[in-house]
Amino acid sequence: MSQMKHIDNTPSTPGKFKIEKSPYNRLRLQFSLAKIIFWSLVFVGLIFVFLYRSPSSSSHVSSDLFRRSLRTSSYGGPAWEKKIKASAKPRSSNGMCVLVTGAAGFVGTHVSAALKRRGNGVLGLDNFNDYYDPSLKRARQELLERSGVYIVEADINDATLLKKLFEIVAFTHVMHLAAQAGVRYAMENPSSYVHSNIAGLVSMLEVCKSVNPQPSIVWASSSSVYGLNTKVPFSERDRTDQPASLYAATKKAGEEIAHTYNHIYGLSITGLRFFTVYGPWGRPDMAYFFFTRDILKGKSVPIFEAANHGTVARDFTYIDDIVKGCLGALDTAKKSTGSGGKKKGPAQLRVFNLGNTSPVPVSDLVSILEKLLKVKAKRLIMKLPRNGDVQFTHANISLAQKEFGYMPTTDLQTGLKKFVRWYLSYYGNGKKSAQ
Ligand SMILES: O=C(O)[C@H]1O[C@H](OP(=O)(O)OP(=O)(O)OC[C@H]2O[C@@H](n3ccc(=O)[nH]c3=O)[C@H](O)[C@@H]2O)[C@H](O)[C@@H](O)[C@H]1O
Repeated sequence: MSQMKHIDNTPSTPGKFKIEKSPYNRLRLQFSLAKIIFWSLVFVGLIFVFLYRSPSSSSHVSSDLFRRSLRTSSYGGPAWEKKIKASAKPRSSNGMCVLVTGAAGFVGTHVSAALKRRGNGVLGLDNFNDYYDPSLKRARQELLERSGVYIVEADINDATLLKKLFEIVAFTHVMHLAAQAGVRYAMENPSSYVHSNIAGLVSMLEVCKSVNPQPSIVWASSSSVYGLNTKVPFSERDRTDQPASLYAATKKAGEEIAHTYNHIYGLSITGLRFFTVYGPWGRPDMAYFFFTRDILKGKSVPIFEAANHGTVARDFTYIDDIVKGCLGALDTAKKSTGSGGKKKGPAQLRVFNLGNTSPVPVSDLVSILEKLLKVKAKRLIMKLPRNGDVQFTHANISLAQKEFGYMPTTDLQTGLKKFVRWYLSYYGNGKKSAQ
């Protein structure tokens, strides 16, 4: 009988209920309705939660990111702000106050230390990525900390954090050195170049254009923008529309982006085309660095050669000369002319080669290292791979010389001697070795 009742209560047509007017059935109907309302509310609630956290709601995302970033142990809070202010305070009241991005990088460390030494306020910014051994970046950070430079650990794409830094300190200058470096790695990880060299640059310029007062910007472009140019020495007026690698293409794009921000917002921007910078505390992904490691380990050293035994050469430039060039560019940078995102008048837009004006074949670089290390290299002559490398670079530096007296003074032999001395003291005589 009860079974029969059950069958009777099921709807004969889907979507239709046989409604009987007993109090028990009314109670059951009310109970079902309450359940439907309850679950509908839960469902709507879940949709709200999802929408609130969805990336399409950008303002929520950025404020959420900011809250999250400030919650990390490395930044946020009054003690953190105090460290920033102390690091960024110039020794004299009219001194420069510089935000150095990529401060734990090779050039960034040297430039930050030099600025601090002469009394400028300096704050570093670095994301400490693992493109190469991050412990070397940490060691550079310790070095800077000892000289009073604090490095905020964050990515240049974190616009909320950048804005916060400008709220805490009115930087007069930005030395923008954070970038994805390396010519050959661009084939392995192309998106990292777009992330740092294009999106990161735009993120930084967006903040710089909207703060008041706007800072003057000096940033690292690259000799690689000359690409397949064959006219030597490379002059700033030469064509730069034939990049040979994605790295070069992103640096060239950076120069065009700089033009746009200068044109629309009145930002004062100076691009520096660095030519194969080397020296103590250098980058382990660069040839002079890993050649040293491999010669010491007895591993073979691949030396690239162009077609028909053509020489591959670089205008290797010592770090101290590059630092002088960076400081010269900062010292001669004029003020930006805009405010609050609006241009008030034309602003300075410059680009300079910072090279050594004396290209050296890669095989000669190996010979110098052999002598300094007192170890014979196992040379492996290889065809220049088609992975972005160009056959030679050679800087014409007359523009930088005229504008701020740039004059490199260190030849490759002298510079490598200093590098090898540092390498051996840092890694020990082959006991600890570079990765
Ligand atoms: O001026 C720049 O704008 C760039 O300089 C640097 O690039 P490059 O000049 O290519 O330096 P680097 O890799 O040290 O190769 C040096 C030489 O060794 C040759 N080379 C290289 C590797 C190898 O296995 N064998 C070899 O012969 C190679 O063919 C080359 O001739 C920076 O890395 C880059 O980030 C950017 O800043």
